[in-house]
Order: sequence, then structure tokens, then C-alpha cells
Amino acid sequence: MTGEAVSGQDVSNPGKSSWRVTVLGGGAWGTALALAMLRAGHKVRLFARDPQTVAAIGQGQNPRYLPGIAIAPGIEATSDIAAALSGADCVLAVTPAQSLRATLAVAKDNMPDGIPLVLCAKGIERDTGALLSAIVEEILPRNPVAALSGPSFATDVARGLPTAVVVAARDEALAADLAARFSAQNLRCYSSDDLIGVEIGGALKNVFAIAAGAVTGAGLGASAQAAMVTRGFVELRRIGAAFGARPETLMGLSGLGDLLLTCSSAQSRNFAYGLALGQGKALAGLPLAEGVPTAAIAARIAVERGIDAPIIAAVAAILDGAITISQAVTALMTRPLKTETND
Ligand SMILES: NC(=O)C1=CN([C@@H]2O[C@H](COP(=O)(O)OP(=O)(O)OC[C@H]3O[C@@H](n4cnc5c(N)ncnc54)[C@H](OP(=O)(O)O)[C@@H]3O)[C@@H](O)[C@H]2O)C=CC1
Ligand SMILES: O=C(CO)COP(=O)(O)O
Repeated sequence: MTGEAVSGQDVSNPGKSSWRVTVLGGGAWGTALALAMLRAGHKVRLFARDPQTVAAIGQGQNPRYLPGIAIAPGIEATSDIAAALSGADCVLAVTPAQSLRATLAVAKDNMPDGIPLVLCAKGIERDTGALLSAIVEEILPRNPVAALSGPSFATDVARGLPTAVVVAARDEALAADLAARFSAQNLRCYSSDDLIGVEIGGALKNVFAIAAGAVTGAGLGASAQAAMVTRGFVELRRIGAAFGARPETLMGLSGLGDLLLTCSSAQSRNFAYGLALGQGKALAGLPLAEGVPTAAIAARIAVERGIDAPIIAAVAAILDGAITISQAVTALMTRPLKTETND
């Protein structure tokens, strides 16, 4: 086996009993979170639909999604959804946002009643405009929904590097319990009862990460980058407000925190997608960029709700091939001048 060693269980939560945690999704984030749950002292099962991924994780690696990272023993990977969910105390949904509905449909008949379903994907459903929590509430009405979000690259978390995230649920006590159970030495989980705020922050930052990559790729300069991220954050907060998100939530880990991370690093797949766009490179075959479908639906939501969101509209139009980056810059820079309002 090659790759750096990743410890399996370096810290457990004193006073918290071990849970049986099931992770749905064998990609980069699902595998990283499975490792994080092991370190927090839980028994971990991981469902992946791809038998090759299951076999690879069983052999201590996930070369397709986390190349070069050794997976500590202890994760029970399976393609059998019934076996994955049997007796689970908690389920983490870690497939892409646009696949959540299909993933839950597969899980539905085997999902134990009453256990929390924690959303770890970041996005808004492209076809319906539904937040991911609404999809869970529709398909799994007997399972309380929570969301885990914040600045956390899968490779960083898989390696056990330190970061902080937020775990949100409408029920404050559930959020606090999950945050305590998921926390480990290098994963500090804050809790929040603003589920919608945490979801919106994680979903929309991806759109601006694409924009940031495009600004860099097109050589528009660091000043343009900072101006775009600042005004983008205003748009994020406007859309958040329309969904009932609390502004202070969006100032936190799952809004500003994740925006800072993914708008400044080519380690972000959304940033990398934007970078390729800005450089005029081919986009086909690039890794998952959740901001692509989210930009389209966020732009539609903004129009439907009368929200001023010109950067989101520009990103959606560029991705759609309707305008070029240069045309978008001209349109944004020639808007009527106005007072700087940050709400
Ligand atoms: N990677 C990261 O750093 C972070 C990612 N996230 C979020 O987590 C979510 C997942 O991302 P990530 O793991 O990185 O994505 P990846 O592309 O690395 O992996 C996606 C995984 O989902 C599986 N999948 C896709 N569709 C389905 C389906 N219908 N049923 C079952 N499995 C399915 C894929 O399986 P298959 O191989 O068979 O296609 C694959 O195992 C995204 O919303 C992302 O924004 C959040 C924080 C950090
Ligand atoms: O959400 C992330 C880190 O918090 C991962 O971002 P990317 O999907 O852009 O890589």
C-alpha cells in the first residue's frame, strides 16, 4: 500500500457512547467523513453503489476519489443498502446534491425510523429549487434532518488536519448532540438551529467559487477577485434572507468560512472548474462541481423572487454558454452606480 498513513481512531468523545453511523456515498467526502466518524469513536459502515469502490476501501484505499490517502481499517464498506442501514443510529447522506433524491429512494425502505439523516452535500435541486432538507422531509418524513457544512476539503479531513464545521438541525438539542458526537480532536463541530441558513451557505458558496476560479483563470486580477467575493457574499445573504436564513449564520463557517476557503484555493473543485473556464480549457471530465447546477437554479430563484443577484446571473449565463466572461465583466461593471448596501 502506498500513501501516507491516516490514523483510524485518534480521539473518541468521552462521555458519548459509540454510535453505528452509516455513510451513504463512497466519494471523496463520504470516505473522509467515514474516517472522521471512526476517529470520533463510532462504528462506521459506508454504502457505495460501485463494487470497485467497496473493494478498494476494504483494501485501505479509494484511489478514484482520494488518491494517495491510506484508509485506516475499520470502515465496513458495502453495496448492500439493507446491510448498510440495518441497526444504524444515524445516517450521513454524502452523494452529490443532484443525486440526493435517487439516493434516498434507494435507502427509504431500509431506513430505521426516527434516526437522524445528516445532509453533507451542498447544493439546491436543479429541477425543483428544493433545498436538500425539503427533499429529506418529503421522502423520509419520519427521520429528523440535520446538515453538516463548513470549510472542509475532503483530503484535509481524511488526513486528520484540523478544521471546524457546523452541524445544524431545527431541534437545537439534536444539533448539539450530533455536534458533540461528531467532534474529534481535529474536527471541531459547532451546532446551530438554523438548518436553512447552514444549507444555503454551503450551497451558494460553490457558485462564487466557480466565479473566483474564472476571475483567476481569465487573469482579471486580485482586486477583481476580492470585489467579486464581497459582492457575491451580499447576493448569498439576499437569497438566504428570502429562504429565512439568519444573517449571522451566513457570517459563520457555512457561509463566509466556506466562501473564504473555496474562493481562494484551486484545491476546490468548483474553483478549479472556474479556473478551467477562465483559461478556456475543456470542462468535460472535470471532477464534480456542485456550483454548476446550483448557479442555474439560484439564478432562476433570484428572478422569481425579485432578488438582485447579478453575479449569480452572470455565472449561470456563462455556464450556459449564453455570454462570455468578458461580456459578463462589462455587464457587471456598467450597471447603474448606487449606494453600497450590504443587505
Ligand atoms: N469533496 C469535498 O471536499 C467536499 C464535498 N462536499 C459535498 O459532498 C457531496 C459529495 O461530494 P464528493 O463526495 O466530494 O463527490 P465525489 O464526486 O467525490 O463522489 C460522489 C459519490 O457519490 C456517489 N453517487 C453519485 N450518485 C449516486 C447515487 N445516485 N446513488 C448512490 N451513490 C451515488 C458516487 O458513486 P459512483 O462512484 O458510483 O458514481 C460517488 O461515490 C457534494 O455535494 C459536495 O459538495 C462537502 C464538503 C467537502
Ligand atoms: O465544500 C468544500 C469544502 O468545504 C469542497 O469544495 P469543492 O466541492 O469546491 O471542492
